[in-house]
Amino acid sequence: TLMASVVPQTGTSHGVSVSEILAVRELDVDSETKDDGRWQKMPQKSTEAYPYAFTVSYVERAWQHRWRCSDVTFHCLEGALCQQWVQTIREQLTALTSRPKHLLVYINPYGGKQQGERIYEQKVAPLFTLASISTHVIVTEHANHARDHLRTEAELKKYDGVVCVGGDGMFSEMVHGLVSRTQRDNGVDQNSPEEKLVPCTLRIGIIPAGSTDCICYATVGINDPVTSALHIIVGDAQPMDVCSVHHNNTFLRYSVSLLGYGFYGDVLADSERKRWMGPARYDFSGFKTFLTHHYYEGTVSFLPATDILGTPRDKTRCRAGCFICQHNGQLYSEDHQPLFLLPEYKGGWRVIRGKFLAINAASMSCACPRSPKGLSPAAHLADGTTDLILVRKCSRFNFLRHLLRHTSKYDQFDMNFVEVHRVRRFRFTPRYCQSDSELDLRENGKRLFSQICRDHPACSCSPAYSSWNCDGEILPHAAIEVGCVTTPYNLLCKYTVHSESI
Ligand SMILES: CCCCCCCCCCCCC/C=C/[C@@H](O)[C@H](COP(=O)(O)O)NC(=O)CCCCCCCCCCCCCCC
Ligand SMILES: Nc1ncnc2c1ncn2[C@@H]1O[C@H](COP(=O)(O)OP(=O)(O)O)[C@@H](O)[C@H]1O
Ligand SMILES: [Ca+2]
Repeated sequence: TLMASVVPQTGTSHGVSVSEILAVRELDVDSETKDDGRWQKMPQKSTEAYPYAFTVSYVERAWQHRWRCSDVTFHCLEGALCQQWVQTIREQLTALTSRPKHLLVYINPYGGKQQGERIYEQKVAPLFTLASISTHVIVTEHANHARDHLRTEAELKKYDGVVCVGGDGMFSEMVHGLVSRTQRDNGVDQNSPEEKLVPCTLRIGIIPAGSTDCICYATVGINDPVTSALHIIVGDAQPMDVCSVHHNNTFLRYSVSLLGYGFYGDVLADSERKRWMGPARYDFSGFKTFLTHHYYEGTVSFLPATDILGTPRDKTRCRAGCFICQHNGQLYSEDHQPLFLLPEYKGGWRVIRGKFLAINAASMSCACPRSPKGLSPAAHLADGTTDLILVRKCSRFNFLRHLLRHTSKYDQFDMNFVEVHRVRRFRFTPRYCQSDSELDLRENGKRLFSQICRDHPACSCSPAYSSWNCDGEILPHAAIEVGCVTTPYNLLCKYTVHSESI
Protein backbone atom coordinates (compact mmCIF):
# COMPACT_ATOMS: atom_id res chain seq x y z
CA THR A 1 0.00 0.00 0.00
CA LEU A 2 1.21 3.45 -0.96
CA MET A 3 1.21 5.98 1.79
CA ALA A 4 3.21 8.20 4.09
CA SER A 5 5.88 10.50 2.71
CA VAL A 6 3.96 11.30 -0.44
CA VAL A 7 0.79 13.32 -0.46
CA PRO A 8 -1.99 12.93 -3.01
CA GLN A 9 -3.08 16.03 -4.80
CA THR A 10 -6.21 16.44 -2.73
CA GLY A 11 -4.04 16.64 0.35
CA THR A 12 -5.91 13.76 1.98
CA SER A 13 -4.50 10.29 2.50
CA HIS A 14 -5.14 7.66 -0.16
CA GLY A 15 -4.36 3.95 -0.01
CA VAL A 16 -3.90 1.90 -3.17
CA SER A 17 -3.10 -1.79 -3.00
CA VAL A 18 -0.15 -2.72 -5.24
CA SER A 19 -2.10 -5.63 -6.73
CA GLU A 20 -4.58 -3.12 -8.11
CA ILE A 21 -2.09 -0.67 -9.58
CA LEU A 22 -2.14 -0.60 -13.36
CA ALA A 23 0.67 1.84 -14.06
CA VAL A 24 2.78 4.58 -12.57
CA ARG A 25 4.36 7.58 -14.25
CA GLU A 26 6.38 10.54 -13.12
CA LEU A 27 4.93 13.97 -13.70
CA ASP A 28 6.76 17.08 -14.63
CA VAL A 29 4.80 19.33 -12.32
CA ASP A 30 6.00 22.65 -13.72
CA SER A 31 5.34 21.96 -17.36
CA GLU A 32 2.07 20.26 -16.59
CA THR A 33 0.74 23.23 -14.69
CA LYS A 34 1.67 25.46 -17.59
CA ASP A 35 0.17 23.11 -20.13
CA ASP A 36 -3.32 22.42 -18.96
CA GLY A 37 -3.93 24.94 -16.27
CA ARG A 38 -4.59 22.26 -13.68
CA TRP A 39 -2.42 24.29 -11.35
CA GLN A 40 -5.28 26.55 -10.43
CA LYS A 41 -7.59 23.69 -9.49
CA MET A 42 -5.14 22.34 -6.93
CA PRO A 43 -5.00 23.71 -3.44
CA GLN A 44 -2.27 26.33 -3.60
CA LYS A 45 -0.55 25.09 -0.48
CA SER A 46 0.12 21.53 -1.54
CA THR A 47 1.48 22.31 -5.01
CA GLU A 48 3.83 24.97 -3.78
CA ALA A 49 5.15 22.83 -1.01
CA TYR A 50 5.59 19.67 -3.13
CA PRO A 51 7.21 20.35 -6.51
CA TYR A 52 7.63 16.69 -7.58
CA ALA A 53 4.82 14.32 -8.40
CA PHE A 54 3.87 10.94 -9.85
CA THR A 55 0.57 9.54 -10.95
CA VAL A 56 -0.67 6.07 -10.14
CA SER A 57 -3.42 4.50 -12.24
CA TYR A 58 -5.34 1.88 -10.32
CA VAL A 59 -8.51 -0.19 -10.34
CA GLU A 60 -11.46 1.47 -8.75
CA ARG A 61 -14.46 -0.70 -7.89
CA ALA A 62 -17.65 0.99 -8.94
CA TRP A 63 -21.23 -0.19 -8.64
CA GLN A 64 -22.47 -3.64 -9.64
CA HIS A 65 -19.12 -5.37 -10.19
CA ARG A 66 -18.02 -2.63 -12.54
CA TRP A 67 -14.33 -1.72 -12.50
CA ARG A 68 -12.90 1.58 -13.64
CA CYS A 69 -9.39 2.95 -14.11
CA SER A 70 -8.72 5.86 -11.78
CA ASP A 71 -5.73 8.14 -11.32
CA VAL A 72 -4.27 9.58 -8.18
CA THR A 73 -1.32 11.97 -8.18
CA PHE A 74 1.10 11.99 -5.28
CA HIS A 75 3.29 15.00 -4.59
CA CYS A 76 6.57 15.09 -2.74
CA LEU A 77 9.35 17.43 -1.75
CA GLU A 78 12.39 15.85 -3.34
CA GLY A 79 12.96 14.61 -6.86
CA ALA A 80 15.03 11.67 -5.64
CA LEU A 81 12.28 10.52 -3.32
CA CYS A 82 9.76 10.80 -6.10
CA GLN A 83 11.90 8.68 -8.42
CA GLN A 84 12.47 6.15 -5.69
CA TRP A 85 8.72 5.73 -5.28
CA VAL A 86 8.18 5.30 -8.99
CA GLN A 87 10.99 2.79 -9.28
CA THR A 88 9.85 0.79 -6.28
CA ILE A 89 6.29 0.61 -7.57
CA ARG A 90 7.54 -0.51 -10.98
CA GLU A 91 9.65 -3.23 -9.36
CA GLN A 92 6.69 -4.42 -7.35
CA LEU A 93 4.53 -4.53 -10.46
CA THR A 94 7.15 -6.56 -12.32
CA ALA A 95 7.21 -9.02 -9.45
CA LEU A 96 3.52 -9.81 -9.98
CA THR A 97 4.06 -12.88 -12.14
CA SER A 98 0.41 -13.61 -12.81
CA ARG A 99 0.08 -10.48 -14.92
CA PRO A 100 0.24 -10.91 -18.68
CA LYS A 101 2.84 -8.99 -20.69
CA HIS A 102 2.14 -10.21 -24.22
CA LEU A 103 -1.35 -10.97 -25.47
CA LEU A 104 -2.74 -12.39 -28.67
CA VAL A 105 -6.08 -10.74 -29.45
CA TYR A 106 -8.79 -11.98 -31.83
CA ILE A 107 -11.65 -9.65 -32.73
CA ASN A 108 -14.88 -10.90 -34.28
CA PRO A 109 -16.06 -7.84 -36.23
CA TYR A 110 -19.50 -9.40 -36.77
CA GLY A 111 -20.42 -10.44 -33.21
CA GLY A 112 -23.36 -8.86 -31.40
CA LYS A 113 -23.98 -5.33 -32.66
CA GLN A 114 -20.86 -5.51 -34.85
CA GLN A 115 -18.98 -3.19 -32.54
CA GLY A 116 -16.04 -5.48 -31.68
CA GLU A 117 -13.34 -3.45 -33.39
CA ARG A 118 -14.58 -0.14 -32.03
CA ILE A 119 -14.93 -1.49 -28.50
CA TYR A 120 -11.41 -2.87 -28.60
CA GLU A 121 -9.77 0.23 -30.08
CA GLN A 122 -11.59 2.76 -27.92
CA LYS A 123 -11.98 1.04 -24.58
CA VAL A 124 -9.50 -1.79 -24.29
CA ALA A 125 -6.35 -1.01 -26.29
CA PRO A 126 -5.60 2.23 -24.36
CA LEU A 127 -5.73 0.29 -21.07
CA PHE A 128 -3.39 -2.43 -22.38
CA THR A 129 -0.99 0.30 -23.52
CA LEU A 130 -1.21 2.02 -20.15
CA ALA A 131 -0.34 -1.27 -18.45
CA SER A 132 2.61 -1.81 -20.87
CA ILE A 133 1.06 -4.95 -22.35
CA SER A 134 2.13 -5.66 -25.92
CA THR A 135 -0.51 -7.11 -28.21
CA HIS A 136 -0.80 -8.81 -31.54
CA VAL A 137 -4.29 -8.14 -32.88
CA ILE A 138 -6.08 -10.27 -35.47
CA VAL A 139 -9.44 -9.20 -36.84
CA THR A 140 -11.09 -12.43 -37.99
CA GLU A 141 -12.07 -12.75 -41.62
CA HIS A 142 -14.38 -15.73 -41.40
CA ALA A 143 -15.97 -18.10 -38.89
CA ASN A 144 -13.41 -20.49 -37.35
CA HIS A 145 -10.52 -18.24 -38.40
CA ALA A 146 -9.49 -17.78 -34.74
CA ARG A 147 -9.97 -21.49 -33.94
CA ASP A 148 -7.85 -22.67 -36.84
CA HIS A 149 -5.18 -20.04 -36.30
CA LEU A 150 -4.85 -21.05 -32.65
CA ARG A 151 -4.86 -24.75 -33.48
CA THR A 152 -2.19 -24.69 -36.13
CA GLU A 153 -0.34 -21.44 -36.74
CA ALA A 154 -0.21 -19.23 -33.68
CA GLU A 155 3.17 -19.04 -31.95
CA LEU A 156 1.73 -19.58 -28.51
CA LYS A 157 5.08 -19.53 -26.74
CA LYS A 158 5.30 -15.81 -27.35
CA TYR A 159 2.17 -15.03 -25.35
CA ASP A 160 0.96 -15.09 -21.77
CA GLY A 161 -2.65 -15.31 -22.81
CA VAL A 162 -5.17 -14.96 -25.59
CA VAL A 163 -8.08 -12.54 -25.66
CA CYS A 164 -11.27 -12.78 -27.65
CA VAL A 165 -13.44 -9.81 -28.46
CA GLY A 166 -16.87 -11.25 -29.21
CA GLY A 167 -19.58 -13.43 -27.72
CA ASP A 168 -19.86 -16.97 -26.41
CA GLY A 169 -19.36 -18.30 -29.94
CA MET A 170 -16.03 -16.57 -30.19
CA PHE A 171 -14.97 -17.83 -26.74
CA SER A 172 -15.94 -21.29 -27.88
CA GLU A 173 -13.69 -20.92 -30.94
CA MET A 174 -10.76 -20.08 -28.65
CA VAL A 175 -11.48 -23.06 -26.39
CA HIS A 176 -11.62 -25.37 -29.38
CA GLY A 177 -8.40 -24.02 -30.87
CA LEU A 178 -6.41 -24.18 -27.65
CA VAL A 179 -7.80 -27.42 -26.28
CA SER A 180 -7.46 -29.29 -29.57
CA ARG A 181 -3.90 -28.12 -29.96
CA THR A 182 -3.02 -29.13 -26.40
CA GLN A 183 -4.52 -32.61 -26.88
CA ARG A 184 -2.76 -33.08 -30.20
CA ASP A 185 0.58 -31.95 -28.76
CA ASN A 186 0.13 -34.41 -25.88
CA GLY A 187 -1.06 -37.33 -27.96
CA VAL A 188 -4.57 -37.39 -26.49
CA ASP A 189 -7.27 -38.85 -28.75
CA GLN A 190 -10.23 -36.47 -28.69
CA ASN A 191 -12.48 -39.14 -30.14
CA SER A 192 -12.30 -41.30 -27.08
CA PRO A 193 -14.99 -40.15 -24.63
CA GLU A 194 -13.20 -41.76 -21.68
CA GLU A 195 -9.83 -40.14 -22.27
CA LYS A 196 -8.74 -37.40 -19.89
CA LEU A 197 -8.02 -34.02 -21.38
CA VAL A 198 -4.68 -32.36 -20.75
CA PRO A 199 -5.16 -28.85 -19.36
CA CYS A 200 -3.97 -26.04 -21.53
CA THR A 201 -1.70 -23.51 -19.94
CA LEU A 202 -2.73 -20.29 -21.66
CA ARG A 203 -5.54 -18.25 -20.21
CA ILE A 204 -8.36 -16.90 -22.30
CA GLY A 205 -9.77 -13.46 -21.61
CA ILE A 206 -13.10 -12.27 -22.98
CA ILE A 207 -13.98 -8.74 -23.93
CA PRO A 208 -17.78 -8.95 -24.27
CA ALA A 209 -18.94 -7.89 -27.73
CA GLY A 210 -21.45 -10.61 -28.59
CA SER A 211 -25.16 -11.21 -28.21
CA THR A 212 -25.58 -13.18 -24.98
CA ASP A 213 -22.11 -13.08 -23.45
CA CYS A 214 -23.13 -15.38 -20.62
CA ILE A 215 -19.60 -16.70 -20.13
CA CYS A 216 -18.42 -13.19 -19.40
CA TYR A 217 -21.44 -12.33 -17.24
CA ALA A 218 -21.28 -15.54 -15.21
CA THR A 219 -17.58 -15.12 -14.43
CA VAL A 220 -17.07 -11.37 -14.08
CA GLY A 221 -20.57 -10.41 -12.92
CA ILE A 222 -21.21 -7.81 -15.61
CA ASN A 223 -20.83 -7.41 -19.37
CA ASP A 224 -18.54 -4.42 -19.57
CA PRO A 225 -15.43 -4.22 -21.79
CA VAL A 226 -13.46 -1.97 -19.43
CA THR A 227 -14.11 -4.23 -16.43
CA SER A 228 -12.99 -7.28 -18.41
CA ALA A 229 -9.86 -5.50 -19.66
CA LEU A 230 -8.91 -4.61 -16.09
CA HIS A 231 -9.40 -8.19 -14.91
CA ILE A 232 -7.11 -9.31 -17.70
CA ILE A 233 -4.46 -6.70 -16.80
CA VAL A 234 -4.33 -7.62 -13.11
CA GLY A 235 -4.04 -11.28 -14.08
CA ASP A 236 -7.20 -12.68 -12.54
CA ALA A 237 -7.92 -16.30 -13.37
CA GLN A 238 -10.76 -18.74 -12.99
CA PRO A 239 -10.76 -22.40 -13.99
CA MET A 240 -13.78 -23.60 -15.93
CA ASP A 241 -15.57 -26.88 -16.59
CA VAL A 242 -15.65 -28.08 -20.13
CA CYS A 243 -18.02 -30.72 -21.47
CA SER A 244 -16.95 -32.82 -24.40
CA VAL A 245 -19.69 -33.88 -26.78
CA HIS A 246 -19.42 -37.13 -28.75
CA HIS A 247 -21.56 -39.00 -31.25
CA ASN A 248 -20.81 -42.68 -31.85
CA ASN A 249 -17.29 -42.36 -30.46
CA THR A 250 -16.59 -39.37 -32.67
CA PHE A 251 -15.73 -36.06 -31.08
CA LEU A 252 -18.14 -33.28 -32.02
CA ARG A 253 -17.51 -30.23 -29.84
CA TYR A 254 -16.73 -28.86 -26.41
CA SER A 255 -19.26 -26.90 -24.41
CA VAL A 256 -18.64 -24.49 -21.56
CA SER A 257 -21.99 -22.84 -21.04
CA LEU A 258 -25.25 -24.26 -22.38
CA LEU A 259 -25.95 -27.47 -24.24
CA GLY A 260 -29.63 -27.30 -25.05
CA TYR A 261 -31.95 -29.55 -27.06
CA GLY A 262 -35.54 -28.67 -27.88
CA PHE A 263 -36.36 -25.10 -26.93
CA TYR A 264 -32.87 -23.56 -26.97
CA GLY A 265 -31.82 -25.64 -29.98
CA ASP A 266 -34.84 -24.45 -31.94
CA VAL A 267 -34.37 -20.82 -30.84
CA LEU A 268 -30.79 -20.94 -32.09
CA ALA A 269 -31.58 -22.65 -35.39
CA ASP A 270 -34.23 -20.05 -36.12
CA SER A 271 -32.13 -17.10 -34.96
CA GLU A 272 -29.10 -17.95 -37.11
CA ARG A 273 -31.10 -16.91 -40.17
CA LYS A 274 -31.78 -13.55 -38.53
CA ARG A 275 -28.26 -12.50 -37.63
CA TRP A 276 -28.90 -9.12 -39.19
CA MET A 277 -31.23 -8.37 -36.28
CA GLY A 278 -28.29 -8.47 -33.85
CA PRO A 279 -28.89 -9.63 -30.28
CA ALA A 280 -32.66 -9.05 -30.64
CA ARG A 281 -32.82 -12.12 -32.89
CA TYR A 282 -32.90 -14.31 -29.80
CA ASP A 283 -36.00 -12.57 -28.43
CA PHE A 284 -37.73 -12.77 -31.78
CA SER A 285 -36.89 -16.45 -32.30
CA GLY A 286 -37.56 -17.14 -28.62
CA PHE A 287 -41.08 -15.79 -28.97
CA LYS A 288 -41.64 -17.73 -32.19
CA THR A 289 -40.29 -20.98 -30.75
CA PHE A 290 -42.38 -20.47 -27.64
CA LEU A 291 -45.49 -20.29 -29.82
CA THR A 292 -44.61 -23.40 -31.85
CA HIS A 293 -44.31 -25.33 -28.57
CA HIS A 294 -42.65 -28.43 -29.99
CA TYR A 295 -41.74 -31.35 -27.77
CA TYR A 296 -39.28 -34.12 -28.55
CA GLU A 297 -39.32 -37.76 -27.53
CA GLY A 298 -36.27 -39.59 -26.41
CA THR A 299 -34.27 -41.19 -23.65
CA VAL A 300 -31.91 -39.36 -21.35
CA SER A 301 -29.41 -41.46 -19.39
CA PHE A 302 -27.13 -39.82 -16.88
CA LEU A 303 -24.57 -40.52 -14.23
CA PRO A 304 -25.46 -38.43 -11.15
CA ALA A 305 -22.52 -36.86 -9.36
CA THR A 306 -22.80 -38.46 -5.93
CA ASP A 307 -19.31 -37.89 -4.56
CA ILE A 308 -19.39 -34.09 -4.52
CA LEU A 309 -20.58 -31.21 -2.36
CA GLY A 310 -23.53 -29.13 -3.53
CA THR A 311 -26.83 -29.72 -5.30
CA PRO A 312 -28.49 -27.83 -8.14
CA ARG A 313 -31.20 -26.59 -5.81
CA ASP A 314 -29.13 -25.35 -2.90
CA LYS A 315 -28.66 -21.68 -2.17
CA THR A 316 -24.91 -21.51 -2.78
CA ARG A 317 -23.64 -19.37 -5.60
CA CYS A 318 -20.29 -19.93 -7.32
CA ARG A 319 -18.02 -16.96 -6.61
CA ALA A 320 -14.28 -16.36 -6.87
CA GLY A 321 -12.44 -18.70 -4.52
CA CYS A 322 -15.54 -20.94 -4.37
CA PHE A 323 -15.21 -23.52 -1.61
CA ILE A 324 -17.31 -26.12 -3.41
CA CYS A 325 -15.20 -25.90 -6.57
CA GLN A 326 -12.03 -26.21 -4.49
CA HIS A 327 -13.37 -29.20 -2.58
CA ASN A 328 -14.71 -31.01 -5.62
CA GLY A 329 -11.56 -30.17 -7.57
CA GLN A 330 -9.49 -32.06 -4.97
CA LEU A 331 -11.36 -35.21 -5.91
CA TYR A 332 -9.25 -35.08 -9.06
CA SER A 333 -5.89 -34.32 -7.53
CA GLU A 334 -3.04 -36.39 -8.90
CA ASP A 335 -3.21 -39.17 -6.31
CA HIS A 336 -6.96 -39.69 -6.55
CA GLN A 337 -8.61 -41.84 -9.16
CA PRO A 338 -11.84 -39.94 -9.90
CA LEU A 339 -14.57 -41.98 -8.27
CA PHE A 340 -16.86 -41.81 -11.23
CA LEU A 341 -14.38 -43.72 -13.34
CA LEU A 342 -14.44 -46.66 -10.90
CA PRO A 343 -16.52 -49.68 -11.96
CA GLU A 344 -18.88 -49.51 -8.97
CA TYR A 345 -19.76 -45.91 -9.79
CA LYS A 346 -20.70 -46.96 -13.29
CA GLY A 347 -23.68 -48.87 -11.91
CA GLY A 348 -25.20 -45.53 -11.01
CA TRP A 349 -26.60 -44.58 -14.41
CA ARG A 350 -30.24 -43.49 -14.41
CA VAL A 351 -32.55 -43.59 -17.38
CA ILE A 352 -35.50 -41.28 -18.07
CA ARG A 353 -37.72 -41.69 -21.09
CA GLY A 354 -40.24 -39.06 -22.09
CA LYS A 355 -41.47 -36.15 -24.14
CA PHE A 356 -39.41 -33.07 -23.51
CA LEU A 357 -39.86 -29.40 -24.37
CA ALA A 358 -36.26 -28.81 -23.39
CA ILE A 359 -33.21 -30.74 -22.29
CA ASN A 360 -30.55 -28.35 -21.01
CA ALA A 361 -27.12 -29.03 -19.62
CA ALA A 362 -25.68 -25.97 -17.89
CA SER A 363 -22.01 -26.35 -16.93
CA MET A 364 -22.17 -22.94 -15.29
CA SER A 365 -25.06 -20.78 -14.17
CA CYS A 366 -25.44 -19.24 -17.66
CA ALA A 367 -26.31 -15.94 -15.99
CA CYS A 368 -26.69 -13.16 -18.54
CA PRO A 369 -28.47 -9.81 -18.73
CA ARG A 370 -31.65 -11.62 -19.87
CA SER A 371 -31.59 -13.80 -16.79
CA PRO A 372 -29.24 -12.47 -14.11
CA LYS A 373 -29.54 -15.63 -12.03
CA GLY A 374 -29.18 -17.90 -15.05
CA LEU A 375 -30.50 -21.24 -16.22
CA SER A 376 -29.09 -23.03 -13.19
CA PRO A 377 -28.32 -20.45 -10.50
CA ALA A 378 -26.45 -22.86 -8.21
CA ALA A 379 -24.23 -24.38 -10.93
CA HIS A 380 -20.49 -24.14 -10.38
CA LEU A 381 -17.87 -22.87 -12.78
CA ALA A 382 -15.29 -25.52 -11.97
CA ASP A 383 -16.74 -28.44 -9.99
CA GLY A 384 -16.49 -31.03 -12.74
CA THR A 385 -20.23 -31.38 -13.17
CA THR A 386 -23.02 -30.08 -15.33
CA ASP A 387 -26.64 -29.45 -14.29
CA LEU A 388 -29.02 -31.45 -16.44
CA ILE A 389 -32.43 -29.77 -16.61
CA LEU A 390 -35.34 -31.75 -18.06
CA VAL A 391 -38.50 -29.86 -18.96
CA ARG A 392 -41.26 -32.29 -19.87
CA LYS A 393 -44.15 -31.63 -22.15
CA CYS A 394 -46.55 -29.25 -20.44
CA SER A 395 -49.02 -26.54 -21.41
CA ARG A 396 -47.83 -23.32 -23.05
CA PHE A 397 -49.01 -21.47 -19.97
CA ASN A 398 -46.89 -23.60 -17.66
CA PHE A 399 -43.86 -23.36 -19.92
CA LEU A 400 -44.20 -19.57 -19.92
CA ARG A 401 -44.36 -19.61 -16.11
CA HIS A 402 -41.19 -21.69 -16.11
CA LEU A 403 -39.42 -19.28 -18.50
CA LEU A 404 -40.56 -16.22 -16.59
CA ARG A 405 -39.14 -17.61 -13.36
CA HIS A 406 -35.65 -17.26 -14.88
CA THR A 407 -36.12 -13.55 -14.55
CA SER A 408 -37.51 -13.41 -11.00
CA LYS A 409 -36.69 -14.70 -7.55
CA TYR A 410 -38.99 -17.70 -7.92
CA ASP A 411 -37.47 -21.17 -8.33
CA GLN A 412 -37.74 -22.35 -11.95
CA PHE A 413 -37.17 -25.95 -10.84
CA ASP A 414 -40.07 -26.00 -8.39
CA MET A 415 -42.61 -27.17 -10.97
CA ASN A 416 -43.85 -30.72 -11.43
CA PHE A 417 -42.79 -30.95 -15.09
CA VAL A 418 -39.21 -29.82 -14.40
CA GLU A 419 -36.39 -31.82 -12.86
CA VAL A 420 -32.73 -31.06 -12.41
CA HIS A 421 -29.78 -33.37 -11.76
CA ARG A 422 -26.12 -32.63 -11.20
CA VAL A 423 -24.29 -35.09 -13.44
CA ARG A 424 -20.87 -36.29 -14.54
CA ARG A 425 -21.97 -37.61 -17.88
CA PHE A 426 -25.16 -37.98 -19.83
CA ARG A 427 -26.45 -39.37 -23.06
CA PHE A 428 -29.46 -38.52 -25.16
CA THR A 429 -31.06 -40.79 -27.74
CA PRO A 430 -34.03 -39.53 -29.72
CA ARG A 431 -36.93 -41.96 -30.02
CA TYR A 432 -36.43 -42.31 -33.74
CA CYS A 433 -32.99 -42.92 -35.17
CA GLN A 434 -31.64 -40.20 -37.42
CA SER A 435 -30.68 -41.60 -40.79
CA ASP A 436 -27.27 -40.75 -42.20
CA SER A 437 -28.84 -38.95 -45.11
CA GLU A 438 -30.79 -36.68 -42.81
CA LEU A 439 -27.66 -35.97 -40.81
CA ASP A 440 -25.82 -35.10 -44.01
CA LEU A 441 -28.54 -32.70 -44.99
CA ARG A 442 -28.41 -31.02 -41.60
CA GLU A 443 -24.65 -30.89 -41.53
CA ASN A 444 -24.59 -29.14 -44.84
CA GLY A 445 -26.73 -26.46 -43.31
CA LYS A 446 -29.87 -27.30 -45.24
CA ARG A 447 -32.38 -27.65 -42.48
CA LEU A 448 -35.08 -30.15 -43.23
CA PHE A 449 -37.99 -28.01 -44.14
CA SER A 450 -40.48 -30.11 -42.34
CA GLN A 451 -39.19 -33.19 -40.69
CA ILE A 452 -41.29 -36.24 -40.96
CA CYS A 453 -43.52 -36.87 -38.05
CA ARG A 454 -43.26 -40.62 -38.00
CA ASP A 455 -46.16 -41.31 -35.69
CA HIS A 456 -48.71 -39.32 -37.59
CA PRO A 457 -47.42 -38.50 -41.08
CA ALA A 458 -49.56 -35.53 -42.25
CA CYS A 459 -50.32 -33.95 -38.91
CA SER A 460 -48.84 -30.81 -37.51
CA CYS A 461 -47.45 -32.21 -34.32
CA SER A 462 -43.84 -31.98 -33.22
CA PRO A 463 -41.03 -32.91 -35.61
CA ALA A 464 -38.96 -35.92 -34.63
CA TYR A 465 -35.75 -34.04 -33.91
CA SER A 466 -34.49 -30.77 -32.62
CA SER A 467 -30.82 -29.83 -32.74
CA TRP A 468 -28.42 -29.16 -29.91
CA ASN A 469 -27.46 -25.61 -29.09
CA CYS A 470 -23.82 -25.95 -28.04
CA ASP A 471 -22.67 -22.57 -26.67
CA GLY A 472 -24.56 -20.92 -29.49
CA GLU A 473 -23.42 -23.27 -32.28
CA ILE A 474 -25.79 -25.75 -33.89
CA LEU A 475 -25.04 -29.44 -33.63
CA PRO A 476 -26.97 -31.40 -36.23
CA HIS A 477 -26.77 -34.69 -34.32
CA ALA A 478 -29.64 -35.40 -31.99
CA ALA A 479 -28.03 -38.42 -30.33
CA ILE A 480 -25.06 -37.34 -28.25
CA GLU A 481 -22.94 -38.44 -25.34
CA VAL A 482 -21.55 -35.85 -22.98
CA GLY A 483 -18.87 -35.94 -20.34
CA CYS A 484 -17.90 -33.10 -18.03
CA VAL A 485 -14.35 -32.62 -16.88
CA THR A 486 -12.71 -30.01 -14.74
CA THR A 487 -9.56 -28.51 -13.27
CA PRO A 488 -7.02 -28.86 -11.99
CA TYR A 489 -6.66 -32.26 -13.43
CA ASN A 490 -8.56 -32.45 -16.60
CA LEU A 491 -9.59 -29.10 -17.74
CA LEU A 492 -8.51 -26.64 -19.66
CA CYS A 493 -8.68 -23.01 -19.75
CA LYS A 494 -8.45 -20.39 -17.12
CA TYR A 495 -10.47 -17.36 -17.62
CA THR A 496 -10.17 -13.94 -16.12
CA VAL A 497 -12.46 -13.33 -13.24
CA HIS A 498 -13.17 -10.94 -10.43
CA SER A 499 -10.97 -11.53 -7.45
CA GLU A 500 -13.83 -10.89 -5.07
CA SER A 501 -17.37 -12.10 -4.93
CA ILE A 502 -19.38 -11.50 -8.06
C1 LIG B 1 -40.60 -14.40 -21.08
C2 LIG B 1 -39.17 -14.14 -20.80
C3 LIG B 1 -38.41 -15.38 -20.67
C4 LIG B 1 -36.97 -15.15 -20.46
C5 LIG B 1 -36.28 -16.45 -20.33
C6 LIG B 1 -34.87 -16.22 -20.33
C7 LIG B 1 -34.06 -17.43 -20.14
C8 LIG B 1 -32.72 -17.06 -20.59
C9 LIG B 1 -31.69 -18.10 -20.32
C10 LIG B 1 -30.58 -17.79 -21.23
C11 LIG B 1 -29.52 -18.81 -21.18
C12 LIG B 1 -28.50 -18.44 -22.16
C13 LIG B 1 -27.44 -19.46 -22.25
C14 LIG B 1 -26.40 -18.93 -23.17
C15 LIG B 1 -26.14 -19.43 -24.32
C16 LIG B 1 -25.10 -18.80 -25.20
O1 LIG B 1 -23.92 -19.57 -25.09
C17 LIG B 1 -25.61 -18.78 -26.62
C18 LIG B 1 -24.60 -18.12 -27.54
O2 LIG B 1 -24.33 -16.81 -27.16
P1 LIG B 1 -23.69 -15.74 -28.17
O3 LIG B 1 -24.74 -15.34 -29.12
O4 LIG B 1 -23.20 -14.59 -27.31
O5 LIG B 1 -22.53 -16.39 -28.89
N1 LIG B 1 -26.82 -18.00 -26.63
C19 LIG B 1 -28.00 -18.52 -26.93
O6 LIG B 1 -28.12 -19.67 -27.30
C20 LIG B 1 -29.16 -17.60 -26.85
C21 LIG B 1 -30.26 -18.20 -26.10
C22 LIG B 1 -31.24 -17.10 -25.91
C23 LIG B 1 -32.52 -17.59 -25.48
C24 LIG B 1 -33.47 -16.47 -25.37
C25 LIG B 1 -34.77 -16.97 -25.03
C26 LIG B 1 -35.77 -15.88 -25.02
C27 LIG B 1 -37.09 -16.45 -24.71
C28 LIG B 1 -38.20 -15.52 -24.97
C29 LIG B 1 -39.49 -16.26 -24.79
C30 LIG B 1 -40.59 -15.33 -24.98
C31 LIG B 1 -41.92 -15.89 -24.64
C32 LIG B 1 -42.86 -14.75 -24.61
C33 LIG B 1 -44.25 -15.19 -24.55
C34 LIG B 1 -45.19 -14.05 -24.44
N1 LIG C 1 -14.98 -12.66 -39.38
C1 LIG C 1 -16.05 -13.43 -39.18
N2 LIG C 1 -17.03 -13.51 -40.10
C2 LIG C 1 -18.12 -14.26 -39.88
N3 LIG C 1 -18.33 -15.00 -38.78
C3 LIG C 1 -17.38 -14.97 -37.83
C4 LIG C 1 -16.21 -14.19 -37.98
N4 LIG C 1 -15.46 -14.35 -36.86
C5 LIG C 1 -16.13 -15.19 -36.07
N5 LIG C 1 -17.30 -15.58 -36.63
C6 LIG C 1 -18.35 -16.46 -36.09
O1 LIG C 1 -19.42 -15.64 -35.64
C7 LIG C 1 -20.22 -16.39 -34.75
C8 LIG C 1 -20.79 -15.55 -33.67
O2 LIG C 1 -19.80 -14.98 -32.95
P1 LIG C 1 -19.97 -14.35 -31.50
O3 LIG C 1 -18.75 -13.53 -31.27
O4 LIG C 1 -20.27 -15.37 -30.51
O5 LIG C 1 -21.19 -13.34 -31.66
P2 LIG C 1 -22.71 -13.49 -31.20
O6 LIG C 1 -22.71 -13.41 -29.72
O7 LIG C 1 -23.38 -12.31 -31.80
O8 LIG C 1 -23.24 -14.79 -31.68
C9 LIG C 1 -19.34 -17.50 -34.25
O9 LIG C 1 -19.87 -18.70 -34.71
C10 LIG C 1 -17.99 -17.26 -34.89
O10 LIG C 1 -17.40 -18.47 -35.26
CA1 LIG D 1 -19.99 -27.00 -13.42
